[in-house]
Amino acid sequence: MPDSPYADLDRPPLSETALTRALVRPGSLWSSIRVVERTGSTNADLARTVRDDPAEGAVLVAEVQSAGRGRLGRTWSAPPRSGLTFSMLLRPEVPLARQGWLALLVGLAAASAVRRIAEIDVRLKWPNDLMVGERKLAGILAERVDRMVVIGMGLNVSLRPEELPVERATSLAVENAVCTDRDPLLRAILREIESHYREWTVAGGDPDTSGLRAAYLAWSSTVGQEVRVELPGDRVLTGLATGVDASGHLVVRAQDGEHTLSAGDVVHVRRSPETGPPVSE
Ligand SMILES: Nc1ncnc2c1ncn2[C@@H]1O[C@H](COP(=O)(O)OP(=O)(O)OP(=O)(O)O)[C@@H](O)[C@H]1O
Ligand SMILES: O=C(O)CCCC[C@@H]1SC[C@@H]2NC(=O)N[C@@H]21
Repeated sequence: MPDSPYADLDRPPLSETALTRALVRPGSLWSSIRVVERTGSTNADLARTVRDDPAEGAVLVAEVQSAGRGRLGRTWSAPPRSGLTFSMLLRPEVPLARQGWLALLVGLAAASAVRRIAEIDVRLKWPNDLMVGERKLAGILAERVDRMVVIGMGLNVSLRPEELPVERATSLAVENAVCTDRDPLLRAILREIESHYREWTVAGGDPDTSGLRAAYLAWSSTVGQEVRVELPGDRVLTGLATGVDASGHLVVRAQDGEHTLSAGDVVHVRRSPETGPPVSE
């Protein structure tokens, strides 16, 4: 379908100056916000800075990416200015064993910001997806570089149905959200991340004393469900997802006992049986 001549009116550019004024303050987590028109991957760009001048709280936003990265070597793609594609550089001073919660925390923050600003009821599919029903609205990619973590998020905002890159995707526009303005969405997401991040790091990364685990589970569409997990080497595990452990790993009770799965090991998680109705909560 040809681009609408009004497409740009739907998709105003993000203002680096306005975002910086709103979010970068003495004492705030966010130390800089850069908006670039085009790049390969914001995660790759921030990862490169770690070797020279790592600044915790640096945020890089791209209006379009030509080589957006997803989990396990997958790609992330969206038309220019149709979504939020950004990465953050963080250095959580919590034990390594608890750092798996960082990506979950970012998902939780984004879910609650999306519900507040766009009034869309999203759920969190472990490990890294914001879902509307069975469709993916946003994905999160956490990559460790030395002692820092680059966390990237792709959120589908104004994509029209014919622009969705995969069948299982959706966007705020497709879901008839009350707001598809990227500026208030990004501000709300970054503010929520900052507040959850402070609580979590002050608690030394403990998901319970920080309240993170309870909050995350309230948004989870995975825990409490029968799941079918695809593992590397065409292995499949089916069982009941019973929780998320102190490391952020998914706990699945299968016939042969309990398994704990890390995000890096899991190829896909699906509700099982995939076509069945949701289990009531
Ligand atoms: N704009 C986009 N919106 C949603 N998905 C996208 C987008 N661009 C690329 N993709 C990719 O499409 C795929 C979605 O397919 P699918 O739902 O089968 O994966 P998945 O099981 O959700 O995997 P994961 O749990 O890692 O996200 C993902 O690999 C995702 O990275
Ligand atoms: O669902 C996934 O597999 C994760 C997708 C993460 C995409 C975002 S877009 C901004 C940042 N830069 C990237 O190259 N990837 C992440």
